[in-house]
Amino acid sequence: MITVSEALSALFSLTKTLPAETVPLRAAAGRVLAETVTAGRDQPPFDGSAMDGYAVNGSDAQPGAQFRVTGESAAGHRFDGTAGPGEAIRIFTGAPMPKGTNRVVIQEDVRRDGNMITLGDRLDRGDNVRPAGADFRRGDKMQAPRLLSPSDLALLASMNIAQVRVARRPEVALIATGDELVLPGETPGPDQIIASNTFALEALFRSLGARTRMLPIARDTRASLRAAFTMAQGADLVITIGGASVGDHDLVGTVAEELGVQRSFYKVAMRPGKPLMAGQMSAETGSAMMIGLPGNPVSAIVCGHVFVAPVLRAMQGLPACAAKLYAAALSQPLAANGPREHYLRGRITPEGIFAADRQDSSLLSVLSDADALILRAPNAPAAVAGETVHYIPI
Ligand SMILES: Nc1nc2c(c(=O)[nH]1)N[C@H]1C(S)=C(S)[C@@H](COP(=O)(O)OP(=O)(O)OC[C@H]3O[C@@H](n4cnc5c(N)ncnc54)[C@H](O)[C@@H]3O)O[C@H]1N2
Ligand code: MOO
Repeated sequence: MITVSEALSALFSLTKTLPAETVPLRAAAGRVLAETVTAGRDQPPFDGSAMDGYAVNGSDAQPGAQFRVTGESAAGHRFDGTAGPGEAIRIFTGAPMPKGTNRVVIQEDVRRDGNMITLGDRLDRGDNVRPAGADFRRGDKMQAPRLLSPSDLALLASMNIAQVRVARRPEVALIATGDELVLPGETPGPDQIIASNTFALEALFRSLGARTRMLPIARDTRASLRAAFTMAQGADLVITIGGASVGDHDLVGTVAEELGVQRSFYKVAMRPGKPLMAGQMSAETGSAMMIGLPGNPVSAIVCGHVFVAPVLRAMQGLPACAAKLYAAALSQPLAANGPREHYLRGRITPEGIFAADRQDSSLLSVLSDADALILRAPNAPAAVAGETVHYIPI
């Protein structure tokens, strides 16, 4: 069995970066910027007021000083003249600073009487001016690759970028396998259960920028699995779920090989997720990358986070690296770990992080309650409360 990090390296060496496409800015959230963007303007483009008040020459702004108001500068409508000595310009937030002024006295600090203003006794010290280019300057860059956040979209909009080059969305085909499975809404037979983990995986992959195709459930026969692989053609990544272990009806590996899949690895020293497999489909069946996830619902979903998510990021041009780890102190002790790297379902609280009591890989109720996968290295000794552990948020 290989380690989790060996499995990830093997997956990354099967991963092909997808080409770029142009999308309107509004469609770019959650996509990966493929080409560096350069600002064509300064923001703000002028020295502007940060407050509503009166623009004056700062050296004249003494407590009790008086000014005559000779004009107005509003956002979108600058005052074209110049403020002379003893003159103030009424100004509003976002408006360009008039010539002859470099400070805004907020209106709360001013008494106005007709066209005259008198400054109060205690003036706030700031100049309340946002200098031109304070946010960014013409020529500043947003570097690719970068996963575009909602805030990034606002920054790009402010740079006057209407469309961006992003990596094409990975196309992922999902194949659930097993005679025991029916879809939610159907009536299961006495020996049947409802296919569940594909719904989590599909949602996870979509949140990572993928397009998904949920194929009909493949039955535990060679013919049905072959038909499913055929339907997956055109996808960049084919994900099978179940049928990965050593039972007589676990046919995924066999059929994949019959179809010419070049196996990269099978079995990883982790819990849950041991019977993970991966390979490369043949040119005749579409050349997609294939990842075979274990069927146990929690195993499949944990492998989605630990392996498929980093692959989808790398396909879109982000650095090929494992899921980001965070650190937290344990609020409850942990038992010693066995020989496989363990991804314990846990919860983060203000008092620290703790692992759920029940860790069987069939328990979706426990996974649904969890917001973290706590990592335990192979053979890690028991850990006491207060010790720091690493986790992947889920
Ligand atoms: N003798 C051994 N038996 C098993 C081993 C082993 O090493 N030796 N490994 C165990 C581990 S670990 C896992 S994980 C499972 C994985 O087995 P498969 O990938 O072959 O999965 P299945 O047998 O098809 O299903 C396992 C379990 O999960 C349910 N399942 C499957 N697909 C779905 C789905 N889409 N939605 C909901 N539930 C699903 C299925 O009904 C089974 O209960 O093997 C162990 N056995
Ligand atoms: O690896 Mo299995 O995924 O332990 O349940």
